[in-house]
Amino acid sequence: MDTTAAIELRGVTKRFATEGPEPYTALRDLDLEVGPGEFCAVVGPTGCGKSTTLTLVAGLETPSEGTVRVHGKPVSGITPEVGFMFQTDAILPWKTVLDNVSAGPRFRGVGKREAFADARDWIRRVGLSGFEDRYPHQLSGGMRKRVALAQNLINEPRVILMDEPFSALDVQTRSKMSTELLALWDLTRPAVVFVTHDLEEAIALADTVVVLTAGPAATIKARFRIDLPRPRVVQEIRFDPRFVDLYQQIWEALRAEVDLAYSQITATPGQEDA
Ligand SMILES: Nc1ncnc2c1ncn2[C@@H]1O[C@H](COP(=O)(O)OP(=O)(O)OP(=O)(O)O)[C@@H](O)[C@H]1O
Repeated sequence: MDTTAAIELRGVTKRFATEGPEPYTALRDLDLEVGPGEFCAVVGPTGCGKSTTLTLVAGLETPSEGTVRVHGKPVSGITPEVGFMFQTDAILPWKTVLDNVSAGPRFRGVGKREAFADARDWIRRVGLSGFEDRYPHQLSGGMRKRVALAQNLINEPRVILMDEPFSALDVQTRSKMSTELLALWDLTRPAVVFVTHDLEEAIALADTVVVLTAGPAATIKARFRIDLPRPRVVQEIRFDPRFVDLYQQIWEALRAEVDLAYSQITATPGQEDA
């Protein structure tokens, strides 16, 4: 059995240049390991470095110190084995659903007929059969998210990075999409890193919830194993007594960081020592 971590960050520090003389240290000495097929949710106060962590795994940024590996290989630039889903849709407005979903295989040189057949399969799996010829502006927000999911999953990535992918959706559509995401994830079981502000969403989806400390120089505060049974229905799992128990434990760890981040944002200059 392959025991290599799907994602591994070791001693990662990320500094950004600023307009002043000192760089800004967003992350410091961060260690994170996500196993093959593991669904890991990352929570933390606003601005702590959740998205930065994803951009390092994606190869969009490089660490200032430390190493980032995907399946044992150091990350250097964007690789096709890593899929992304961010807050804003990455689907192309001038292409139909079928063209959007088949874009990945077409780009990799798969013939049109085969790519379209594969795309139709994924369009069916995400519940959009009959919408193949629609353009993105003719779809609802939830339907566009389904297109984005199919567009990712058709490439069978071994790692998917998600940065609040459903945050623009209304509450009902959001939890419905989350349940659908879990069913789709189960088909190919990629390793997932899912960044969210919403602790309920994190617990409902994940195998592991990682709590980051408040920035600057954020790092991992705690890691929790979510031992809720699968398959899960996101709309209902929050009523499970074990869910409530986990929520209380994790919130305990998160609350101190949220309070700290909030006090930093609201601190009046000059009153720090008062
Ligand atoms: N390219 C950059 N240049 C300079 N500073 C940056 C850059 N990217 C991020 N930062 C800073 O690093 C810190 C972490 O940002 P990041 O977006 O990773 O936080 P986050 O936890 O995802 O935030 P949120 O919860 O608000 O989405 C912030 O203070 C941000 O201003």
